[in-house]
Amino acid sequence: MASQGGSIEELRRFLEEQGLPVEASQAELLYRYGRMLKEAGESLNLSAIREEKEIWRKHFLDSLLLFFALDVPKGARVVDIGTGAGLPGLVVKIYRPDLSVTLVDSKHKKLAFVQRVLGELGLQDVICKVARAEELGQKENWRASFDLALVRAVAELRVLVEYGLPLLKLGGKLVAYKGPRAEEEVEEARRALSLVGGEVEGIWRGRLPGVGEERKIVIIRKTIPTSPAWPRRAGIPSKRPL
Ligand SMILES: C[S@@+](CC[C@H](N)C(=O)[O-])C[C@H]1O[C@@H](n2cnc3c(N)ncnc32)[C@H](O)[C@@H]1O
Repeated sequence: MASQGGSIEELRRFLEEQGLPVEASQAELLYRYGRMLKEAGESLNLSAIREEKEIWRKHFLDSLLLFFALDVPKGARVVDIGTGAGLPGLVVKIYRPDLSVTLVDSKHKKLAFVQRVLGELGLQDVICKVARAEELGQKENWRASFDLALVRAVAELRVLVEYGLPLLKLGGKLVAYKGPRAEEEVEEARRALSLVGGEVEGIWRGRLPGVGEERKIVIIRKTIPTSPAWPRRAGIPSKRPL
């Protein structure tokens, strides 16, 4: 299945060179997902990155930086908040099929695309939920039910603390994909962390090969059970950050 943009084998080699070896079947799933992202990007404006190899580097590799930043336990329950077109959660699921992955986004259109990808790739055990993180965070059956909450390009860290920590089990981790301002965002999030109940466990730093762009991943551990006060009503956390 060669194309102008590359081949499955090339994608597999690319990931292997970055220290992320995958089976041929996983490379094929990622390859097909990349093609769908490229096609949908053109018609649905899902992402500004339109070249296939750019998608591999800036979306797939970027999503998989998680595995350099953290040891993810087998079978962990993972929620991707504001997944958009499935990033990083769907890439993470293809790379680590043992994980139980839930993709959340407030926009129906985005998750309709993700559902179509799941159908075409035959991935049946991924849960998609159209909702705002704030609504789910107040629901009994969603609160305190995940080991990891992933967030990429959704909001500033102090807002993400209020979105993510309520959904985590005690000891669970919020993993925020960030850029150069990560340290400042951590400082700005101090109040939110003390109110909602989390501690910064570390900041992983690296660069995307080829493009050299700096990437940082902030890892926050939930340290106390979340008070019923959090999260506040939908829209409030971003309008009036803690
Ligand atoms: C810029 S996109 C990023 C999508 C994806 N995470 C990525 O890295 O490409 C932000 C997404 O977050 C979603 N979003 C923003 N706030 C949200 C909230 N409070 N609850 C659920 N989804 C939210 C938006 O609908 C949008 O699809």
